[in-house]
Amino acid sequence: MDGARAASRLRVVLGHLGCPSAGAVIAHPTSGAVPSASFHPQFQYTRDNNVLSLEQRKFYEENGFLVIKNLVSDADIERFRNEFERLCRQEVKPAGLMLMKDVTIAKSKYAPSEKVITKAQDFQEDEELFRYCTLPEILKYVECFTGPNIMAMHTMLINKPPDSGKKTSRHPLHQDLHYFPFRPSDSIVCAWTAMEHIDRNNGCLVVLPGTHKGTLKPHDYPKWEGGVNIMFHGIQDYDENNARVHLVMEKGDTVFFHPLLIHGSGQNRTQGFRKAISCHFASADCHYIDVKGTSQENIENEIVSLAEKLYGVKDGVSLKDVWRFRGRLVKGQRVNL
Ligand SMILES: CCCCCCCCCCCCCCCCC(=O)SCCNC(=O)CCNC(=O)[C@H](O)C(C)(C)COP(=O)(O)OP(=O)(O)OC[C@H]1O[C@@H](n2cnc3c(N)ncnc32)[C@H](O)[C@@H]1OP(=O)(O)O
Ligand SMILES: Nc1ncnc2c1ncn2[C@@H]1O[C@H](COP(=O)(O)OP(=O)(O)OP(=O)(O)O)[C@@H](O)[C@H]1O
Ligand SMILES: O=C(O)CCC(=O)C(=O)O
Ligand SMILES: [Fe+2]
Ligand SMILES: [Mg+2]
Repeated sequence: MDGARAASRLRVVLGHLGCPSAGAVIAHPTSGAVPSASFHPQFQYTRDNNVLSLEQRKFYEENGFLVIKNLVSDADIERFRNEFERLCRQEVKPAGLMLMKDVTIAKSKYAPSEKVITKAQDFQEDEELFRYCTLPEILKYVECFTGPNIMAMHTMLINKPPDSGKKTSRHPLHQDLHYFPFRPSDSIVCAWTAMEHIDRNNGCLVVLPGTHKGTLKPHDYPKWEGGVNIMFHGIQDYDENNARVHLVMEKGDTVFFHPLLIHGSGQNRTQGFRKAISCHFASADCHYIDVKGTSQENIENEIVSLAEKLYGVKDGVSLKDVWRFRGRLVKGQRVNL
């Protein structure tokens, strides 16, 4: 192929990819149309800024997740751990906070403590824990996926308990987007930070690389003999042949992942409570969608009836209202969400 034909061929390919820099190729036909070092095929899942290396960007584009080692300091993690213990002992009761127990002990009457609570959810009104969602080192990376207007939409401190033998400490394989009535999905990212060494023994995250390129799958409760925790929906039919990667992480390591990435976590075979802190961020430019008539309708119904039960909210409340109420701006402008 001569230079002119090669350039024309590349234009066609780039045109198909919707790449705006295709024009640059036309402008420099004599350059032989060889992509320069700074030229990248259009990236879909990451934004142009100088935070991620080209290698890191390519990794996220291909795999749907990216681990940044040693991102959160030991001192901060110590503070999150202390505050979590205070919340479990109910020394403080921030508005909206939900404390979850494992299904195997949900109906028992243990005094709340960090050995009973498996998850503290919605800590947006707890100043000490919410610091996690405002850490500059976290937001610096989040911005690579969401752009500059950033909302913290969902917060959790997960305290995976030693498994009772019923395997209820597992989290079934799922896509977080199932829970979210906002789009586009490419402007949403989860940050998940290990608060200690986490591996297959204490139930690390398991991810199916590349599945962020697929669509949202229907979710429902898995049919597990030993029971399943409330709202732990899973994907019924995923590709059994897809590679599974166990993310072994050290204290402070943080994984950023796409809301369509299929992931879960295994059982905790140790006697310790495995801790991680996480936040789902979204671009404030995202918009809400109506999930009625979609596969997300089942979780909407569950969440809305819980909201009615817990907060006495009535008729006409939708999933969107629940999320609008819980979301917090952490950077830039609150545009839509
Ligand atoms: C405004 C409401 C908003 C709700 C938002 C929930 C949003 C979830 C979005 C998550 C998106 C993030 C990404 C994916 C993450 C996937 C998840 O992890 S979702 C799972 C987490 N879900 C929750 O934490 C749901 C919220 N939890 C709670 O509200 C409470 O933990 C609770 C379930 C209401 C229990 O609160 P408690 O004060 O202990 O209430 P009780 O009166 O003791 O129990 C009420 C009732 O619920 C049963 N139960 C309690 N725990 C469990 C459990 N782990 N599994 C199954 N069932 C449980 C308990 O037995 C009681 O049942 P009864 O029949 O009414 O007696
Ligand atoms: N038979 C299964 N059916 C559906 N999901 C499963 C099954 N086994 C494991 N999973 C899910 O796959 C993910 C990873 O599980 P993984 O196999 O790592 O953990 P595990 O089975 O608890 O322990 P192990 O390390 O011994 O395999 C979890 O989300 C878990 O819930
Ligand atoms: O087990 C964990 O820490 C992660 C669970 C998870 O994926 C979730 O809560 O959405
Ligand atoms: Fe998840
Ligand atoms: Mg297994």
